[in-house]
Amino acid sequence: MSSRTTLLIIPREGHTTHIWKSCLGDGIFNVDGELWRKQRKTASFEFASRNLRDFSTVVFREYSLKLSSILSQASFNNQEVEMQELLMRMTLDSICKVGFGAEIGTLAPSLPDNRFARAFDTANIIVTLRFIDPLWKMKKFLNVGSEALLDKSIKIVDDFTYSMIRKRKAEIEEERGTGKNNKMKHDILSRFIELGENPGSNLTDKSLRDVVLNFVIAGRDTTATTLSWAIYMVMTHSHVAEKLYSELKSFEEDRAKEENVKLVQINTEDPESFSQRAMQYAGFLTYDSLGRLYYLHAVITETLRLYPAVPQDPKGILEDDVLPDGTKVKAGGMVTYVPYSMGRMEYNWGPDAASFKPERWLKDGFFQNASPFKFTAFQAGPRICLGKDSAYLQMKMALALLCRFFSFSLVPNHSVEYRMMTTLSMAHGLKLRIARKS
Ligand code: HEM
Repeated sequence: MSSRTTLLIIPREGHTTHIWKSCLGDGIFNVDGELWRKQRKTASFEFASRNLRDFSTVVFREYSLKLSSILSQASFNNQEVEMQELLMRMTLDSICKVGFGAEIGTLAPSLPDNRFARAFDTANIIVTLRFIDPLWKMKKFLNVGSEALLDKSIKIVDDFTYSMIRKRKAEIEEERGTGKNNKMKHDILSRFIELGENPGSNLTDKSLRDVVLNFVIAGRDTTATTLSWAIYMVMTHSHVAEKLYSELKSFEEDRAKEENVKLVQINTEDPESFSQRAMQYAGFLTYDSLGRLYYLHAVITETLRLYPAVPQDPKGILEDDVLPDGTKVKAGGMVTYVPYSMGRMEYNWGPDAASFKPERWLKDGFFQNASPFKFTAFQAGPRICLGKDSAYLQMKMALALLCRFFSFSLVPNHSVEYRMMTTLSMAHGLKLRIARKS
């Protein structure tokens, strides 16, 4: 699994929909009208469900702990880590678990290669590059070069996805046969398979594939790149790092009191006690308790203001229209809103717009949200991101654990620059040294 340049957002209409079709099929990102409305309705209902939330909380906690143990090992061995790559592995593993119920196991100290993960990355990059490759249609027709590789990669992704669909369907059938229907599975695929059994739902294996892969694509890179930028922002703003650490430490004490447990004695030179304490801390991180970490919430939101994972989001124009400022737009053309610029405009955020200041989101210590039409990292209106709460849940879980137990410094001479593909990743990754905190 090599890259972190991948995708997201689909400018719908005409040739752009066509470009993404190979990857996204008729999934929620790539369709409009009735097809979109139906998927949006079902997916919103699922995302609001307590079952999915509880299942995701367990998954996010488990993978955050895995990452923490890799970092701990690296710090004891004095090894550098490429954090963005580790975060990409963590978010891919977790979204595959939440999406398909599958363990793909890419987040491990040996950085194992995984056929599905590699093919998924390759497909995303090639599809993204179609936007700047005028010859892609010809290559596709002749099945040569990047298009031949794309074909192969999509086949690997599809084989894996269809095998998961068959497996889940067989498991659901078997449980019914044995009358053990109470063991309901909470991954998104299983829920959609069950919904597909309602008369009139018309969910074929192909539509199940599209639904699930769209979620994997939507949630993976966006969350990993935001986490990378957030860690970078925290480590380069010492007052933020201190305030955050202090919030996370007080939280630990409060939670131990609430749970009526003694905190495990920690010795940062002893891997065993360090890991025991991290596990205890992870146990304190629940959906409800994470909701109390306002400063952490502000740190993530401020990161997204300056480094929105989807930096620009183009849209096709259906009909001639006039924008509120009088600009005329023509059917068949494109308009793009640019969260990267909107997040930095003094007009929107005041004279300190360029500064990283989580405090701007707090009032009397509580987090205050801004209108999505001002803070546009998640879009606004009917197509606003469906995974926002889930993304915050995962990001808060991971950052609470990492910023409580570690401090980070940049490997000397490593340069952090953005690469603007469909998502705003770090062009050379994020190479870090890790220190443990007591
Ligand atoms: C920091 C993390 C994330 C950011 C910044 C983000 C941002 C966005 C943006 C800008 C859109 C609008 C795309 C458009 O205009 O078509 C969107 C849509 C969407 N997002 Fe997210 N997203 C994030 C995480 C997630 C996660 C974790 C999931 C699910 C697991 C998710 C699921 C979706 C879905 C399903 C849509 C399509 C909604 C529709 O077209 O009706 N997102 N996201």
